Amino acid sequence: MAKTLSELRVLIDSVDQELLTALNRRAALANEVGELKRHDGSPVFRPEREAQVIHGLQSANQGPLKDSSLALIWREIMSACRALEAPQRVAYLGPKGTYSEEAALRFFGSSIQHVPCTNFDEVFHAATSGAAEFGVIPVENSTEGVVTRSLDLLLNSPLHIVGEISLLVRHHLLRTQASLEGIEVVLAHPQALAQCQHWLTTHLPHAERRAVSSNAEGARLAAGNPAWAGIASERAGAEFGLHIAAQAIQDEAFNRTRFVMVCLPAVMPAPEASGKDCTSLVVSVPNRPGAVHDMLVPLKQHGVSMTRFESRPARSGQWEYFFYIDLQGHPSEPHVAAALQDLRGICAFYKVLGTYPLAD
Ligand SMILES: C=C(O[C@@H]1C=C(C(=O)O)C=C[C@H]1O)C(=O)O
Repeated sequence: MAKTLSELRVLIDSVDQELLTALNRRAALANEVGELKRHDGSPVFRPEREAQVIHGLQSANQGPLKDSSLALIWREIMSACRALEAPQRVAYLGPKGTYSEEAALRFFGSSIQHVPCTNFDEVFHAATSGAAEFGVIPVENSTEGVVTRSLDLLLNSPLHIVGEISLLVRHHLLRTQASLEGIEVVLAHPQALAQCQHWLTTHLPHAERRAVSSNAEGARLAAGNPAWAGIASERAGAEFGLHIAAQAIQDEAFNRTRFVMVCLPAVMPAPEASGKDCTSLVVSVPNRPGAVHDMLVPLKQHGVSMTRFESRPARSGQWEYFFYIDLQGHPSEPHVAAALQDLRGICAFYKVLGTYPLAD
């Protein structure tokens, strides 16, 4: 005979007690790991180990919980366990409610110390000076392409990339009332204005588009003026008590932004191989015919696949470029190491930006 609601709730309560005991056993073990790490000075955060934990559970998962739910649940469990060792201080483009903050929470879990910054330069500065241990910066968007300032900052920074995450970015038009009437100014980060330009031209052709330091900052300002609207996330709207005047106004439905996590190598060395890794480099070659082709030959020869290739002006005035390359694999794999060695030999400039587990 089927169980009654109260019988089912009694069973759920007893499973929760088992979970509580198991979670606290796990937390106590993580605490012991923390003791060991403090002793030998090794880093608290090991993203490759966390990736392995999640992949291991997903391959053992028989349902009904979805693999994506497991990843979210264990991200939080590991974040809370890590916070017992030492909570990570994470810098990102603030204020509260930005997509950068969401990327930080998705990557590190919510047991972190927030270090909100006013621009990307400040994020780099915070992570370099020690005000934060990690920085989170957007590097590319599926509608607008590269975030140029982030790439330029990575070039000369002592920080290296230790992780990545990709977020589905849905922009909403937020204001003090739920209608489009009487909007004179739309405030947002230039990237968001660009990602919504078709919608803005169609629906608010006469509104001024005003660039501000972040989308959440635009939402904050819109809360103080009924003729202003911001373009930001639902979370930013909730943060500043705004209504959604128009939902999902980004021109591409599947608008995604990829964020990377950066830190000083002294805070955390390059993650070890997780089995699904990415290595990011920036290189330049002499400005002569065939140079770019030659640069790609070692990758082909050693069977390394390239997942990203971007160029940025070298600012020499000579039409020279830096190339930002993402490769699949980890330098501890012999074919990747061989390709990198050959590549290094033919490049005028060569810098590994980081090697890290691929986002799911
Ligand atoms: C417990 C550890 O430290 C951190 C927490 C982890 C966890 O809770 O599973 C995993 C890796 C580290 O980021 C560890 O290194 O094993």
